Amino acid sequence: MDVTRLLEDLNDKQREAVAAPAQDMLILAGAGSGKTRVLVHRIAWLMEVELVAPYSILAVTFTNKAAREMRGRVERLMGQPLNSMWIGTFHGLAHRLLRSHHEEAGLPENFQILDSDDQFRLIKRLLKSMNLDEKHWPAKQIQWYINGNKDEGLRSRHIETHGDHTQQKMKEIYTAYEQTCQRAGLIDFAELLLRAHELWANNPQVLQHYQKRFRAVLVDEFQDTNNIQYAWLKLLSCENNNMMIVGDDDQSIYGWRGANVQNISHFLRDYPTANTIKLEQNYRSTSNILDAANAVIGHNPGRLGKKLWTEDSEGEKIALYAGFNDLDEARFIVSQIKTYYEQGAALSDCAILYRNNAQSRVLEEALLHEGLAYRIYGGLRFFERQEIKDALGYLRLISQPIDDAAFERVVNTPTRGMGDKTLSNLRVFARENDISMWQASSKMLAQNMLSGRAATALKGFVEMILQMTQEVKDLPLEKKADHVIKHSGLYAMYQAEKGEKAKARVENLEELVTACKQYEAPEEAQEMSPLSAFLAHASLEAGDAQADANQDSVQMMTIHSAKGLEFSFVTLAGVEEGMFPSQMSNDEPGKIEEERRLCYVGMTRAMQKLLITYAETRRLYGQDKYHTPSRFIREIPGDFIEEIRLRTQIKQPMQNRFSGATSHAAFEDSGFKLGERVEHKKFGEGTVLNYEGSGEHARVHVNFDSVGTKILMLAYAKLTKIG
Ligand SMILES: Nc1ncnc2c1ncn2[C@@H]1O[C@H](COP(=O)(O)OP(=O)(O)OP(=O)(O)O)[C@@H](O)[C@H]1O
Ligand SMILES: [Mg+2]
Repeated sequence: MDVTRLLEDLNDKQREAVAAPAQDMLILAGAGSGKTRVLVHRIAWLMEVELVAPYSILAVTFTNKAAREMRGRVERLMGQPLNSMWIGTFHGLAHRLLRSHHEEAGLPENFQILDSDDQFRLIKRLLKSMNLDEKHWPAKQIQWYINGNKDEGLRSRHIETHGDHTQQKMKEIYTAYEQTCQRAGLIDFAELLLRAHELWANNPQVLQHYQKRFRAVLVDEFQDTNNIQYAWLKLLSCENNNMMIVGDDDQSIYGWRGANVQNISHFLRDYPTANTIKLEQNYRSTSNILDAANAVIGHNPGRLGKKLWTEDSEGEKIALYAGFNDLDEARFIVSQIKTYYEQGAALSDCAILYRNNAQSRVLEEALLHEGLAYRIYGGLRFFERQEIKDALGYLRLISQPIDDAAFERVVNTPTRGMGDKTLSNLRVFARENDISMWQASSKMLAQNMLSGRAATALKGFVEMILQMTQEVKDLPLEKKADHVIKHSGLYAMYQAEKGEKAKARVENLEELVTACKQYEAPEEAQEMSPLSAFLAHASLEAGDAQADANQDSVQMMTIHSAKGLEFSFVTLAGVEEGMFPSQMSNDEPGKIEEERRLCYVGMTRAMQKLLITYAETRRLYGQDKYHTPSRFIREIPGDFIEEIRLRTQIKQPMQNRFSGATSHAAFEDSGFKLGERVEHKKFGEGTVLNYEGSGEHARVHVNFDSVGTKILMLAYAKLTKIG
């Protein structure tokens, strides 16, 4: 047996972890020390040396992207596909479990997942039906309250209100929410985890099956698990299996979503014989970058404490740039990326990281101006678009008529003359009788409880759904989608609408049919009907699918989503007080520390070059804001930093937004102004951002609502003004 390849390119400590005998282990180590690499090699080692079947391995990580990468790396090491190995996110794995054991979990077979937006809408409607004023009971806050409790494993019945009126009311809303979801066969993201925990906690025979099955349980990014996730893992462990927990307390950045870094200490308490292995050599960054990041994180109190060193050279100093404003900042960042690119780097070696998604727009414009391709992770996603959600709503209703969220979404889309009053009557009736809106419709119709017009409209809808259900029963998935889109009136509705946006919507609906056609259910979804599998896929993996994933492009994302990744050249943009650390972090204890860890995560993504920028003024949400440089910049010792000051040279043309500070004659001849709304035959409506060239070579940059920014030849683009 040749296992050397599994131990190659590992240092002594890493090898110790990879080749350890069966035992519980904690790998606690700083950024870039090879934790994820160790985890991947350990999986391969277990299969090859300990002869653990792929079927008996469970590996958990934080994002779908990371899970896919991990599977790919293990499969490459082993030289074969390993379908029966369970690798996924907590949510993905919980979903898989609940599908297999829906009965024990108290769920209907075709239960559907509510994404955060669906959840928010459902709460809003619920508040309305309970006659609660949103001014006093904001839906966002209720959503946080419900999810926060679920993350702690608390159902409404567990909550003590101690006679407090507000608490009592919140609890009531939570109870009503639970009932609504249960009635409609819906589960939100937090519920996935809670249910999966309850499934095991309340069904010993199911738990035992998985305890026996999984001999090895491995968890990456453990510092960001929340209490319910840890409790779930703990249920699984027994004499038959071992845990390998991998994490870095300094990279815990999801406290705001209930993650509990204390879980690392809890693990040591709960597994007293666990072997702790610390990795101290960083293989990712130059020593300037690493030392600077260490200096920043050194300002946090109460750390578990880790050393981190590198053999790498000092490298370049960290570049610091003070932008005159956000436009200047963006232009500087892009000029640096361009230079790096011209020196031979790939665009995908460059990442721009920011604290808020809202920062991306100005950066995008600057990239477009230079004609550099980019890709944003976590932008508006295909499955989250209005028309797609409409179509999915019909499919969900066919799959499971009691799905109230789907019912509400489509009952009056396209309009069928159903008034608010009728809907609100339906809601109340459903709630009072503890039935779904679908069932309420039949009952109210049967008992003639609705007035003439409303009754006709509702009857038409119910009959249509019943008929569609019959008609698509034996059709393949893509035909089902096509049928539903056409027969529901959605297609006709968007076709009849004027404007490019509507056209893009029609195209998206067609794209949905294509997506159904191309969809291959993963191995774990084989037991489900293709329709259920597809609907779950649309809710769980909405974020990751993007068409041009392979094009070389600058990588843009929030620092949160950069977790675990690395790039040669990283820019941290908008490093100002009030932005990063964020304004809100001043109010709550422990928040500044979490922001500092986020800064550490951001800095340690960089391998070769790190650029930190801030803007003296920034326009956000339509207002100019003045900011001072972030405290995190001051926490980097001066030796590691080189300040760049050349903004006087570029200040001038940047002064006016969309102003046309230089001569725009050729452009204005064309009749368009910067910032103007236009329409394009294929791409729909958008805003003119920039232009270049003149005469027949003139090109225009338009940010389209549906497809994002495109550069078009003005002569061929056939743009029309709107508005
Ligand atoms: N022994 C080694 N020799 C050479 N390169 C290594 C070694 N160990 C890890 N690396 C490389 O160092 C980089 C960082 O490794 P990895 O991503 O596994 O670190 P990590 O500890 O998981 O980081 P993070 O905390 O950011 O998730 C990767 O490019 C990896 O391939
Ligand atoms: Mg990692």
